[in-house]
Order: sequence, then C-alpha cells, then structure tokens
Amino acid sequence: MSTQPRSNIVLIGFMGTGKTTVGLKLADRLGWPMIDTDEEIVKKAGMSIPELFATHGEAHFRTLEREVVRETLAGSHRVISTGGGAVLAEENRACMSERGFVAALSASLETIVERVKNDSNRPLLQGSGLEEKVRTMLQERQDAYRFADLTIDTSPLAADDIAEHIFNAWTKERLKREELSG
Ligand SMILES: Nc1ncnc2c1ncn2[C@@H]1O[C@H](COP(=O)(O)OP(=O)(O)O)[C@@H](O)[C@H]1O
Ligand SMILES: O=C(O)C1=C[C@@H](OP(=O)(O)O)[C@@H](O)[C@H](O)C1
Ligand SMILES: [Mg+2]
Repeated sequence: MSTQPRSNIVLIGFMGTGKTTVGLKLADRLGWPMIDTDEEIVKKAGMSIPELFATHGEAHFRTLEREVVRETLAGSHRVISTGGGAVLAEENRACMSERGFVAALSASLETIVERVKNDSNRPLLQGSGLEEKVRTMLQERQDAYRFADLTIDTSPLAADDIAEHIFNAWTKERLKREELSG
C-alpha cells in the first residue's frame, strides 16, 4: 500500500462504546478528517443501515463494510470510526493494524445497554431482551477486539477525556517510532 504505515487512527469496539462520538472529538483535536465506516456504507448503499439489513441482509452489509474499511484505510491522517462488527473479518483486522494505530473502546454491559437502548439504528439489537443480546454478543466478540494497540474502558469517562487519552498514546507511539527510525 502507501509508504506511510500506520498513519491513521482507527477506533474499534462493541456497539455503544462511543467510537463515533470519540472519533469526532479526536479528529477535531488532530485537525484530521473523521470517517465513520457506517456513514460510508450508507452512502454506498443509498439507504440506512436498518434498511440495508432488511433488504439485502447482514452478509451484504459485511461485504460493503470490508470494501469501505479497505478504501478508507488506503488514505492517511484520518480518524476512522468503525462499526462494532468490522473486526470480525480477519482481513479488516490485518488492514487496520497495517494502516493505523488501533484504539479499542470498551464499556460495561450496563453502560452499553444504557447508551443503545433508545436507538433504533442498530438492527442487531432490536426486539426484546436487549441486555441478554448484548451479554451474548460481548462474549462472542471479546477476543476480536484484543489486537488493538490500546484499550480504554469508557464507562466512567467523558468523550473529550477519551479522545485526549488516545491522542497522548498515539503521540507517544509516534515519537518512539521516529526515534527508532533515527
Ligand atoms: N463517554 C461517553 N459518555 C457518555 N455517553 C457517551 C459516551 N460516548 C458515547 N456516548 C453516547 O452513547 C451513545 C452511543 O455512542 P456512539 O458514539 O454512537 O457509539 P458507537 O459508535 O461505538 O456505537 C450516544 O448516544 C453517545 O452520545
Ligand atoms: O456491531 C455490529 O455488528 C454493528 C455495529 C454498528 O455500528 P456501531 O458499533 O457504531 O454501533 C453498525 O455497523 C451495524 O449496526 C452493525
Ligand atoms: Mg458508531
């Protein structure tokens, strides 16, 4: 790909951990554009995420998501907020690590439920038994988020503070890389 490795910052994590919210703050802090993969998928498909799942199914959503991850990470100096399931594809994880500094956001079960319960935009969490759904999916997916360079429990933190934390960790890693390359 490009000669600039890991020149993006990628936010991963379960639904409701704050990837979209924190991504906007972090991009603002860096003066970089923020790209939300869900937003790009909506543009490509010409329909909302619930419509896309209902009309073409999750598999088609995942195909578009892989395309969007590849396309957005081909650029540099972008903050990329991903959807919670993007990490389930090995090719996405590989691309994220190669092209970006990867920050994982986490949150307690209670916090996630509280943050997503009134939002009808996440098809995988619709219907009854929200807490049980989140508990099961968190267990199924927990290993997929472990490849991150950094993990932050967002439950007790404000979005600004999380963005600052990621900014500081990324700055530290960049300085280390510059020192090593002389
Ligand atoms: N650190 C935070 N503290 C309190 N509320 C938050 C925090 N981060 C996100 N939220 C709220 O939680 C909801 C989900 O956030 P969002 O950024 O859409 O998460 P994600 O993109 O990870 O699914 C939104 O209503 C948002 O305002
Ligand atoms: O975890 C998932 O599988 C999904 C997460 C959503 O994004 P957020 O994590 O931003 O809610 C969105 O991509 C879609 O509803 C599927
Ligand atoms: Mg989001």
